[in-house]
Amino acid sequence: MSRKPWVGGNWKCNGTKASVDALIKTLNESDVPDKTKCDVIVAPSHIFLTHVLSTINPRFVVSAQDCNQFGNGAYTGSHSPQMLKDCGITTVIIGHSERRDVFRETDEEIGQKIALALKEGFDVVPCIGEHLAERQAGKTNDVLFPQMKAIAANVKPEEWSRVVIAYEPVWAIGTGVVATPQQAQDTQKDLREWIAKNVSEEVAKSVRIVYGGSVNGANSSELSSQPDVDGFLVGGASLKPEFATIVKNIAIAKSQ
Ligand SMILES: O=C(CO)COP(=O)(O)O
Repeated sequence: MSRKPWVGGNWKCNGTKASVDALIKTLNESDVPDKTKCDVIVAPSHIFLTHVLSTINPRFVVSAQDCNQFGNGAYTGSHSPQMLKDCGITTVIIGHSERRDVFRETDEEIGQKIALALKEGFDVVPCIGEHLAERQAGKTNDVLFPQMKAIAANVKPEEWSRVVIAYEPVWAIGTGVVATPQQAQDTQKDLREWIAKNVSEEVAKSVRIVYGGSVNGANSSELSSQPDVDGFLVGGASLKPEFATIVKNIAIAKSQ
């Protein structure tokens, strides 16, 4: 089964009104392949979401970086899936390692967010990843599989088509130390096998698993050639014109 490539630009907590406008202009003028060849999402900070949505070419999907697990109500400072939906947002990244490590989000909370966002009709991008010491100790799958279990427990069979799994080793995020193509491939193959055993063969074949962590225009080409790498979740390079190169590289690799 061929899986349509998927590339996300996670802008994290970056940008000014002026820099966001400049980035939108760059993306609108870029020659990224069309929607039939690659899904491309951009995830600005919540405060810029509606502005980006109203000014970016609809070829790009606009995503939130997080949502709450409660819905509307007395939850100061948070954003419910319902209000994101009302603002026209259709996709949400959940459980990024920065949410896990800096904001101390647990697997349980991440699972609750996934369940609510899916219930509200969102496409969701749950993130998983191991720390350096865990990889060095040979414990990568011991970390990733429980993270996957907490995600899978909150996805109904018919909802899997709205899930993209982002594998982002924490040691590769923002460090310039990208996983080797073999490391990304081996880990994502293991994840797909876990899904085959614990969800279904069908979901394992169809679900997109993307890699994140120091992806750039130069290294995205070889990573794209790995069979279990269906795309990327990009941080730093998504704020630069080379984001379009990354999209082009995966679209070309997967069209062959
Ligand atoms: O965390 C990431 C995307 O969500 C990756 O960030 P970098 O591409 O800056 O390493």
